[in-house]
Amino acid sequence: QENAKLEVSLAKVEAANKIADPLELLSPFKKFERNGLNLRIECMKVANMEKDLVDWAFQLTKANMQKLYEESDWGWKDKDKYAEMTEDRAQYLVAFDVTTGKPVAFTHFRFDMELDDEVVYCYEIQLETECRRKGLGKFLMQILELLAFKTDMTKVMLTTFKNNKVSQDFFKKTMKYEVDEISPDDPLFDDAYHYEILSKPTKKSAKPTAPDTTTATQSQPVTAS
Ligand SMILES: CC(=O)SCCNC(=O)CCNC(=O)[C@H](O)C(C)(C)COP(=O)(O)OP(=O)(O)OC[C@H]1O[C@@H](n2cnc3c(N)ncnc32)[C@H](O)[C@@H]1OP(=O)(O)O
Repeated sequence: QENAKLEVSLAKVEAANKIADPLELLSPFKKFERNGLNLRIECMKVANMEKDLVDWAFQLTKANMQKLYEESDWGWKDKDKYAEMTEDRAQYLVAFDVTTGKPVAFTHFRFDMELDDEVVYCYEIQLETECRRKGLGKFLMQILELLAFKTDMTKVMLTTFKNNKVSQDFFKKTMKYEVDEISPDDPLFDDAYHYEILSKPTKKSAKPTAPDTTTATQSQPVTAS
């Protein structure tokens, strides 16, 4: 029985990875026009990304995250992070400024197995400073949640540092993510682990709000599910 369930889960991940452009499932989410931003959102597998674009994503991640990595026991290594960001299964949602054509934000995600569960794993969400606090991070995470729903994944997962206050507030308070059951924990030492694994289950019972161009472009964030 367990094997049969695993086969089903693996088949779902494989099917999701075969979708050429997952954002085609959510066409109205290809633009973000709010709070002074006029952006086009594209979904790309890393193999189809120009090297300049991958390098931009890496440099933005480095600028935003290196200090936090160095404060943890993971440390920061350019080579390791670049390798992670360019692994075969890596897919990206990238937001481009419509006027300048420049990328301003991205999320690196994958359809993958996490233990026995089929999940959307959000490896990174990174915004240029000038695009923050305008609802864009929330919008990109809502796209991931809708993709998880559309492809029948069980949840969206991510790893974040406990001392990244911005991401703690963003994911836990705003996006309502909770500490996942597989997050490492030591009851004797609060700070034994410098990171935690958060997740949000896909609501199978509730259909996500029908995306339409009106809700996707107004100043109110779109409800994901
Ligand atoms: C899995 C990972 O990638 S973990 C690492 C996450 N990434 C980073 O830390 C990189 C640097 N930070 C960023 O790129 C961005 O700040 C993000 C992705 C964390 C948030 O994206 P934003 O577009 O700025 O968030 P958004 O505008 O959607 O904010 C929604 C709400 O989240 C909360 N929030 C967002 N940023 C902050 C902040 N700096 N401080 C406190 N609360 C915040 C607020 O409640 C906010 O609503 P409000 O602006 O109406 O008060």
